[in-house]
Amino acid sequence: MTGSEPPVSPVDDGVEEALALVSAPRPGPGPGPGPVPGPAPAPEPAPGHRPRHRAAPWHRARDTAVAAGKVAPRRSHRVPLDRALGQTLAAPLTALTDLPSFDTSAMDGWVVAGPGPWRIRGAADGILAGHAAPAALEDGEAVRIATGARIPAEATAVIRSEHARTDDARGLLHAQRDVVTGQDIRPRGQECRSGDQLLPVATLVTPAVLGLAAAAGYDELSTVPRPRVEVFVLGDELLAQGLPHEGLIRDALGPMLGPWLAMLGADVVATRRLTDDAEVLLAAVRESRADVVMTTGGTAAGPVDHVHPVLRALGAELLVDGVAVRPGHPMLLARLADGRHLVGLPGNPLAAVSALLTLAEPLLRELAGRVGGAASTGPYTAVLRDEVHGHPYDTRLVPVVHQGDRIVPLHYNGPAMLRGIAAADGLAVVPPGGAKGGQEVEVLDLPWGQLGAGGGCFT
Ligand SMILES: Nc1nc2c(c(=O)[nH]1)N[C@H]1C(S)=C(S)[C@@H](COP(=O)(O)OP(=O)(O)OC[C@H]3O[C@@H](n4cnc5c(N)ncnc54)[C@H](O)[C@@H]3O)O[C@H]1N2
Ligand code: MOO
Repeated sequence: MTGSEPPVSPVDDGVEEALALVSAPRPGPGPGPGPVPGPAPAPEPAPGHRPRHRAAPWHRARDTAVAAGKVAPRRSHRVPLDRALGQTLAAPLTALTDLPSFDTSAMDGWVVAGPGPWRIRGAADGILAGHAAPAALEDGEAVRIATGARIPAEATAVIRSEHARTDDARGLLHAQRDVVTGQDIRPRGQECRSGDQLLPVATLVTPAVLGLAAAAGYDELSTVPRPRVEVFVLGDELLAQGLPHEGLIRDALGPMLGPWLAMLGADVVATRRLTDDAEVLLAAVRESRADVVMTTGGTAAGPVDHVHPVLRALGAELLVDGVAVRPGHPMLLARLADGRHLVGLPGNPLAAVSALLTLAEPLLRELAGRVGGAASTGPYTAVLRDEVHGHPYDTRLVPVVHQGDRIVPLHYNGPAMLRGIAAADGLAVVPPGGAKGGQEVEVLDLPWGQLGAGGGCFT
């Protein structure tokens, strides 16, 4: 974006602004963005180009990625609570204690035994939280008590300070409301008994889970670590900084993929730009210690598209070799001989996003063990505000923004464009043949819903 362009934001009224900004096709040479519904024309196979007979339907490709993650060896480790955030539970969280672990006062006030009025016993502070068991009460006695303090034996109720009156001359306590047996006493085990299952395996460790684990007696958790991903950005035409010049363009994927992968639950060990050289790529993949190697570019059939030859040289098994989806159809997923995985993203930036969400997201979710837990979310359906034309045979993934109870398809959704997705909060899954306005379609959420609120990413 140049300094003269206003930012495109989907928040508040920014949706309309975003749509207005992107609705007018820009005149000029080359394939303009066109109106949103424009179906991507099926690319003409170049002479000598290997036809992608094996292109998998989009849903099947995702299922294959899930299956690949399921059969991969599952790692687990024990980590202190302060290192467990964003990982998933490798075992159910079982209470190590009763909660509360003793009968507790729920209020500041007086603990009493039997019917009132009561004789006031003890010091002015009474029973405080964090102290050993207090002496038992006798029938007709009252003692001052703090919230969280232990209830003495034989007590029958707690009276809040604001509901009690003291007669200091006689040393008596009077209740100003009816007193019900057991009131404002949290009995031991009210929340759970030792041994109760608090959370199932595969639950995402959130800040709330850390709090619960601590309350239930844990110092460490048994978790599935975040899968390690190493990204290799291929392309001699890529610049790391400055303005495009002399046929060189900025690398849009390097800066994008690391943070996006982190939001998908990965531990990104490195993002490295590699020259377009098969030997360099071969060595880099071989030497990587990551669970998932991700490449960008080089998936098609050009003279420097080295991903397929390198996979062959490594004896890798191609699990997905092309997907019937636009953009992104040359995406691939391979299992390396040692069981690690490689996800090949096409170089066109929106095609890379399509592959990230089609293949990498389900694979990483499985590798992270985040399956079946409460926080596991998949695609859901939403109603399109406008018609989106479809590809005749392939699924389309189209950037959308939620507006009320509708999703609005955004323009600038061509394979080489990031302008639509940067203003989006989801990707609509448009079936072959397209979808009409008012039609329900699947939606893949983009993981930055919470970013503006300062959260969202467990790194
Ligand atoms: N003969 C054929 N050619 C192409 C086909 C095809 O089926 N037959 N498919 C086209 C489609 S669709 C896509 S998508 C691309 C995929 O190409 P590659 O994965 O081999 O990627 P590259 O050729 O390296 O790059 C494509 C395009 O993207 C730009 N690029 C690459 N990396 C980046 C980056 N990090 N940041 C920004 N832009 C990047 C690159 O300069 C090219 O313009 O293949 C089509 N060709
Ligand atoms: O249609 Mo490609 O897959 O440009 O993205």
